[in-house]
Amino acid sequence: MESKSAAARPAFPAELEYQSGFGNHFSSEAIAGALPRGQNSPLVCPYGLYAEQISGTSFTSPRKLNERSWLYRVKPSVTHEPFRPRVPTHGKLVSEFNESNSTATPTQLRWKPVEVPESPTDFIDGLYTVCGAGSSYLRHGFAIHMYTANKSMDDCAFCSADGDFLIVPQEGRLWITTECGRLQVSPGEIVVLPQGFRFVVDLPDGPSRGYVAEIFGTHFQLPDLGPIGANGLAASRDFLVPVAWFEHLPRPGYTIVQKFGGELFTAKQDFSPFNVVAWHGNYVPYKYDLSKFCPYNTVLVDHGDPSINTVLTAPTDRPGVALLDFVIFPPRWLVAEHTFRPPYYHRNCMSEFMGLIYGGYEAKADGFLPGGASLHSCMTPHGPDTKTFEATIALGNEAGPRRISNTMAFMFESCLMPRVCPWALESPYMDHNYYQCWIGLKSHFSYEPADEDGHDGI
Ligand SMILES: O=C(O)Cc1cc(O)ccc1O
Ligand SMILES: [Fe+2]
Repeated sequence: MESKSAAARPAFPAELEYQSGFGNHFSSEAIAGALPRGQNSPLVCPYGLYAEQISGTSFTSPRKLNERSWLYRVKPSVTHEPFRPRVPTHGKLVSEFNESNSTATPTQLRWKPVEVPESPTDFIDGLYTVCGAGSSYLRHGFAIHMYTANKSMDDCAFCSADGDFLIVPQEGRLWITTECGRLQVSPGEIVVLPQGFRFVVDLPDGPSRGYVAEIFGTHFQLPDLGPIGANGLAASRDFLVPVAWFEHLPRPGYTIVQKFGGELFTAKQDFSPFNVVAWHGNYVPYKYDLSKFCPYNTVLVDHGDPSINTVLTAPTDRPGVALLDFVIFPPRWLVAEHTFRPPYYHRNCMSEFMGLIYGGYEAKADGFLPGGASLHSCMTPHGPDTKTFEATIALGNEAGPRRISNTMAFMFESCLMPRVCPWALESPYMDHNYYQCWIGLKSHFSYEPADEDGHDGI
């Protein structure tokens, strides 16, 4: 809690306190007794606070899917001047993908890491959409954004009315203030900021880069574990949720920047939106440390499908078909016998966007770099590059158990076909020679045909 009249946000402490769990009904109060007992909307709330609900699902969603929280705040979030289109307009955020703003392409795409700009750029200005599908208006779809930034957000808070932000920082820590409290997120961790929550991103390390998956119309869940059993992959208790924290400061000229249908709107208010003294509910921001993931894998032969490494899944109405899966490729042992251990060559009815947080990726000897990205869309063939294939075959059956270390790649995988934004296609960071990484794959076919034309039989 902070009650001095300084205008700047107080620095984060070295270690923040969190609550743990996934999908719990949490509660937290920064002042003892601030949370109303026995009811959500008392006539007069403790300490004269206002009660405000934030609904992440329709009121009538089935109980097991229903997400909402109650916030008890100094002033309600409605206390602001009208929303106006942001000036200057942002221009590089898309939330409805169509012929006018994006391109469909089956080509394998890869981008080199984008450099962090020198000019002052905060998280909002540094955010740009790479690709996506569907529509935030129709509440079905996703957008994949990336960001490069070098300065903390000043006197403004951001919020997306379009969807949940799953942020994957790749370089630079993010200190995030939300209405539920504060989170410190380092590369190697992820954070989810659900639709509608206001937040500020501070950059304690300066230069910062990362990836964002925004999902429209649904929320992330933990995947079912099926025959794996009751434990494994991402454990509920490793998800961390903030504790209530508020500031009660005069903030003349404070701006709320709201992403709404892909466009940015601003509204002025004279107080901090981080004025929630107590809250309870199951609609909350949370973070997760990817090094806590408990990977499962083949222990005898063959290469398991990457779904075995699903951290979070955003479902569609069709069982087993994800609007967006967040899958990781963490350090682990490879032990399969007489098996081609890297990812297999394949074509997928789902579309795969990949990023690399640190180290190398097992399917690509070169060219796929930390902070870079690739997109293999629906039914686009892809797989290990020539160097990886040749090195794997050269190693032969005697490879023995091998630990792949210093690696953290991830995939956003969707059943929808992404369209790619023009600035991503025209980017100087686009790797136009990507296809070359497979061109050298030679035929190793060693069959002796029956006739000279290479035909067998009739
Ligand atoms: O394409 C990729 O590199 C991702 C991926 C990894 C894997 O181990 C199996 C299938 C797959 O799509
Ligand atoms: Fe793949």
